[in-house]
Amino acid sequence: MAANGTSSVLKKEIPYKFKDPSLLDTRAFVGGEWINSSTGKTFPVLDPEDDKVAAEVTDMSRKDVAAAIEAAHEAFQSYKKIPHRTRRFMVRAWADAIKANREDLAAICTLELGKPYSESLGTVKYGTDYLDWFDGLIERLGGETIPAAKQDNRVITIRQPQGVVAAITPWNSPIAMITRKVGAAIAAGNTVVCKPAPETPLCAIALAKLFERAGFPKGVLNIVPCSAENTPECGDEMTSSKFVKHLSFTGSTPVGKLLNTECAKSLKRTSMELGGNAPFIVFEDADMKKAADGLIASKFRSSGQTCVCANRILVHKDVINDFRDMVLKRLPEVLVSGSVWDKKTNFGPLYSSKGVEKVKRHLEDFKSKGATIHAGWEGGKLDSPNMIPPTLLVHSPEFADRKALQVSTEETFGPLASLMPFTEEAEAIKYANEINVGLASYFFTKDHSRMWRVAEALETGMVGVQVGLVSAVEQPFGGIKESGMGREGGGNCLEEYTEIKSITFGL
Ligand SMILES: NC(=O)c1ccc[n+]([C@@H]2O[C@H](COP(=O)([O-])OP(=O)(O)OC[C@H]3O[C@@H](n4cnc5c(N)ncnc54)[C@H](O)[C@@H]3O)[C@@H](O)[C@H]2O)c1
Ligand SMILES: O=C[C@H](O)CS(=O)(=O)O
Repeated sequence: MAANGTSSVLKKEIPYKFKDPSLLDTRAFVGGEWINSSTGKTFPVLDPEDDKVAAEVTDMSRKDVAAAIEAAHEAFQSYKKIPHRTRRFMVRAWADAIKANREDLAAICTLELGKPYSESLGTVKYGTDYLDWFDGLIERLGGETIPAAKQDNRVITIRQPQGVVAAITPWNSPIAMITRKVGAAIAAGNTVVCKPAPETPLCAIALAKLFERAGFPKGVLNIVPCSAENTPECGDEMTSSKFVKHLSFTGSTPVGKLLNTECAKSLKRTSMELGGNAPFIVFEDADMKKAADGLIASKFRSSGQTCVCANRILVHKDVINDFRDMVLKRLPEVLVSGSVWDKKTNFGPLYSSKGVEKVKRHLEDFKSKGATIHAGWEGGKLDSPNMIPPTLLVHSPEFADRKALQVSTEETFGPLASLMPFTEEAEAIKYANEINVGLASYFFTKDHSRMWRVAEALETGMVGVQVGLVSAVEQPFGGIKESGMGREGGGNCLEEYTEIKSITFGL
């Protein structure tokens, strides 16, 4: 490691000086040891700002993943016996270590995800909020006493950890998605093997470095980065291993379905946080500024790359032009583009050219069906590889063929908002619900009866009424329909990673 705040791991210059360059590592963490893949292979991690190679990370094979699962299984035998309070102090120590290194972690997130540095600091905070939340829950993870029907029986329940949890995480939130699921599983007394997304393994590795300093026994957390090519094999090892008792996955619906099917063969528990396609409805009585700010927060956060981003945007036809004008006014007031390392920047590039291709396809689809561009990208050459500006399109107040649009069945996952008109409340709800996914939804109205009516009618796991952000550690996060099963965060989130055991005493 160089002493000047740079790291020998980095393959390119970045305008950030690490306080602790050892957090940037490219090795796997297995059984408490830092190791390279048994094949010696590596895979590149790109900087989305210029598509240059930022680091070469060890590419774990199926055999390596099997060894990590065994290490986690062995560690579980003693970790499960550690008292709740001791576990709690270790989770606390991990959270404190992350907080103490928040700037370096944010820099790693910016490097591999292209998220502006100021936003990455926010994501580190959001990630540690989960650990703070679990810290408060661990010691309450008890059972109950149950009045028995038989006079001489007494019945209680206890909650026990499940064993090895396999965690598979996506690129779009490389810190919080790890603390949210790995943190919950470990807080509940399980051991974990985590496979981060190939695009963003460096955050996971840095989190493991800090985990190591928190005093957990060896093997409680294992990180197995692997390339996209190796991913199906490594995933198969996780779903077929007899030691893995629970697979916790965040990612796309097709991959979630595949993993769930494989887990069903040995009846493993699964937690599935999958894709969404959030409806965002602006009623005719809405406060235009509040609704415009809600849209900008929901649609353009992380450059449109979150599973809860607004995607199908419906605006009452009588106010569609007013709403468009308010969004056009607020966009430059709220979003600042520029170098992702500039502290003023809060809007950055997409994670890769794959994301750009999808946004372009949706843009062309909107245009071909009559939408007009009012701000942003027209589909031509971009100034830098993955930097699509915030883009706003509007359909005419007469537009009626919503179902033909690609956005009606597929997440855009990028900074592209197209406003579609509607006339009746029932029509908006019908369109919002006629889809196979149901993660988040949003609407804006000042009418209190409508707030209850529409919130109850929308078929999603989370609803934002007069707000564009619904993610917070204290509330259950998750979807219905093909957006998944299970909830992360909220008051009962640790229970997902435990088994209930009933114990009957005869007197
Ligand atoms: N509901 C949520 O909480 C949530 C959060 C973030 C992202 N997402 C969804 O994730 C998607 C974006 O992420 P993505 O494109 O990386 O999704 P993805 O499903 O392709 O990848 C997610 C993870 O699964 C791994 N993976 C892919 N194929 C696999 C296989 N055959 N076996 C095992 N692992 C496999 C990837 O390497 C990655 O680690 C979006 O659809 C988004 O909505 C959902
Ligand atoms: O992409 C999905 C993330 O879970 C969204 S959030 O950052 O938790 O809101």
